[in-house]
Formats: sequence, structure tokens, C-alpha cells
Amino acid sequence: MSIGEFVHDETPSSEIDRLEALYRPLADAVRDLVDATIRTTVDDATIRRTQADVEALVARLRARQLDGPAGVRFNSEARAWNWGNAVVGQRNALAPPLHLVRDPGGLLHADVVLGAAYEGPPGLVHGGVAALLLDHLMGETASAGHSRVTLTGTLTMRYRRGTPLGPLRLEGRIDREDGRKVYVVATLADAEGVTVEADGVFIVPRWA
Ligand SMILES: CCCCCCCCCCCCCC(=O)SCCNC(=O)CCNC(=O)[C@H](O)C(C)(C)COP(=O)(O)OP(=O)(O)OC[C@H]1O[C@@H](n2cnc3c(N)ncnc32)[C@H](O)[C@@H]1OP(=O)(O)O
Repeated sequence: MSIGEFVHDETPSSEIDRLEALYRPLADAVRDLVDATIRTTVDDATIRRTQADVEALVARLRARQLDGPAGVRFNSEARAWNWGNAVVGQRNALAPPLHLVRDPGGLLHADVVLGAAYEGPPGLVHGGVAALLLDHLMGETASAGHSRVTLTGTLTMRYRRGTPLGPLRLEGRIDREDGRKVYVVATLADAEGVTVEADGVFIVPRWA
């Protein structure tokens, strides 16, 4: 396997900052729209009118767009940006988005609030969403600050109890390494404690 969308792109970091500041409020507004679409109780005519408005907005944005996905880009200043990423993408309204914080001791963590768009069982986070967020955090943990590319080889989740929608915390750390295999452990927790435990093997691919 190879990855076609790691692109060296010499856009200066200052311009990336400017573009992120431009797009982030748009993605936030679309994320809000998703939540409002799930929870609204307005009348039928208002729904149809809103649908037409949204379709007009989509047409406006599609006037000029990329042919495919956003990919992962990086410049010589070691700045990387992956605006379409399903978990951290700054322009992706489907992403919560997760803001990852690296502690000096090697722990990677993120605080996030998951709302109605991430529901599985009533009032609880969808198990696949929990796995999605943990997978990403663990992949970033394994890649050690973007110093190497790692891909998920095997991921094991243990759902200890339901994860309520609302404020949550993810934590991940490298457990051990063996050649190109990086073993990572992680947790998802609410205020009462751990709800999901995960362990995974992340592989530095032979082509990397
Ligand atoms: C510059 C910008 C950077 C930005 C970074 C953004 C970070 C974003 C982070 C995003 C995070 C999101 C994360 C995502 O979403 S990653 C997306 C989901 N994952 C994938 O798509 C991976 C698909 N699989 C592959 O590409 C290959 O099979 C890989 C790369 C995994 C191995 O193919 P490769 O040809 O390289 O391997 P090898 O045959 O030489 O074997 C090597 C060793 O590994 C062992 N092994 C092999 N497979 C597995 C397995 N499945 N489980 C456990 N172990 C496995 C094997 O036994 C051997 O060990 P040993 O026998 O030597 O002991």
C-alpha cells in the first residue's frame, strides 16, 4: 500500500494560520447546523425552506472546489495540516474536532464534548465513534509528534460501560516498541472514570 496524499506544500505557516482562522468558524457553523437538524422541532414549511437555503449554500461553495479529498500537507517549517481529517480536520464539520495536547512525559490527551451527532444507544456515544476518536489519538501517539508515519494494524476496544454524551477525556501513551511495531494503550473517560480501554499495534509501514 502507498499513500498518495502526503503532499509537500510550501505555503507558509502564517498563511495556514490565516486560512484556518477563516475556515474554522464556517466548520463550527456547519457542525451547529448538524446538531440543529437533529434537534429542531420547527414546522414542516420551515424545514422545507431551510433545506432550500442549505442547498443554495452548498451550490455556492461548490462553485470552486478540490477534485478529491483534502489529503495531508506539510511544509519545510514542519507544519502539517489535514483539514479533512475525520477526527481533527479544521474544515471538517463531522470532526468534533479533537484538540490534541502532548504532555512532556509522552502522554497525549484531548478534552472533547460530544453532542447529539455522536449518539449510538440513547444518550450514549456510538461505539464506533469511541473507536474512531481513540484510533486517531493512538495513531498520533504512535507517530510521536509527526516524527514518523504509523498506520493502525490491530485495534482492540474494551467497552467497560456506556459513555454518556457530554464532556469526555481521551488519553494515550506508547506502551512499548518492537521494530516497526508501536504498541499503544489509551482510555476514554467521563467524570466518573474510564468507560473504554483500548490497545493497539501501530505499524511504521515498510514503504515509509
Ligand atoms: C508529515 C505529516 C505527518 C502527519 C501524520 C498524521 C498522523 C495522523 C494519525 C492518524 C491516525 C489514524 C490511524 C488510521 O486511521 S490508519 C488507517 C487504518 N489502517 C490502515 O489502513 C492500515 C492498512 N494496512 C497496511 O497498510 C499494512 O498492512 C501495514 C502498514 C499495517 C503493515 O504492512 P507492512 O508491509 O509495513 O508490514 P509487514 O508485513 O512488513 O510487517 C511488519 C511487522 O508488523 C506486523 N504486522 C503487520 N500487519 C499487522 C497488523 N495488521 N496487526 C499487527 N501486526 C501487524 C508483522 O507481523 C511484522 O511484525 P514482525 O513479524 O516483524 O514481528
